[in-house]
Amino acid sequence: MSQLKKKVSKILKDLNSSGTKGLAWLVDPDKIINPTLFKEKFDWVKDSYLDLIFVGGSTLSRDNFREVVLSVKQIAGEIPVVIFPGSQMQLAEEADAILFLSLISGRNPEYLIGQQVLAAPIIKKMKLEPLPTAYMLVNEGEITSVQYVTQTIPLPNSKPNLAKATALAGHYLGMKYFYMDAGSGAKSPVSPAVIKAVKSVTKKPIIVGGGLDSLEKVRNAYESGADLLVIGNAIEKDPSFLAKVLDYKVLLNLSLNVN
Ligand SMILES: CC(C)=CCC/C(C)=C/CC/C(C)=C/CC/C(C)=C/COP(=O)(O)OP(=O)(O)O
Ligand SMILES: O=P(O)(O)OC[C@@H](O)CO
Ligand SMILES: [Mg+2]
Repeated sequence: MSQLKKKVSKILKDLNSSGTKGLAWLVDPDKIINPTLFKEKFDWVKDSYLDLIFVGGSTLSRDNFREVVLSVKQIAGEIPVVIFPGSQMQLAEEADAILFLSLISGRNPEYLIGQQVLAAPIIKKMKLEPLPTAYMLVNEGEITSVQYVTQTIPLPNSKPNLAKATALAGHYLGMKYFYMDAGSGAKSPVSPAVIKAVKSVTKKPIIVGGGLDSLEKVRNAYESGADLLVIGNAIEKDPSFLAKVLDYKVLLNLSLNVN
């Protein structure tokens, strides 16, 4: 990592303590068919107010993970590149950090601790910054890729108390980041009630993603207490959405008087 680059833990801590709203763009390696075109299209990103770039997916059918991380690094400038792994196969030493996820909304030991044991020694060798993250799927009524791949039942949006108890358990286990995910491409994002319930049990940074495809949904998630939002699918569908959300985030931060 270059000296100019802030550690990702510091970026998340600063967002959380200052009340500044952050944005992460999720790049799905399965969707990068032409890396040259991708780099041309997103060359402007390095000069933007994007906070982080996540790379990962619930499946990896193209064996191009490292190649995509390298392409992303070329457009990232000083923006840190963070692995958002669907499995222990998604590792690359050129990334800056990794969300060290444990899927605490589920009861599948493979995603609670199995993948982590396999990945930990490699992460150490690669000198990636590990970010201990309580990962909670929150959705009802639709089956998303993550839900299917992990064979777990998500927390329901309609029962914030279940999300609250789950997050409290993560908090007592010492997890440092809380990521509520409705699942990629979800029709309904994580509800404000669930975000608020989780926020009531931890002061740690809160990450929210899944189905954020309009500025209204983005605003609701920020207003409910999310520190960092993650957007993937909506940018795949309409690349100009990234610039729109960034403009919105900058204005919001100005109005919150936190920058
Ligand atoms: C710590 C390490 C190495 C692994 C952790 C492994 C765990 C617990 C993973 C959590 C479960 C999981 C499969 C997460 C994947 C998250 C992700 C990047 C989802 C993006 O979803 P897409 O795969 O893009 O969905 P689409 O079908 O919409 O493309
Ligand atoms: O692709 P979208 O729906 O934006 O979701 C992003 C991420 O939170 C999914 O794991
Ligand atoms: Mg995807």
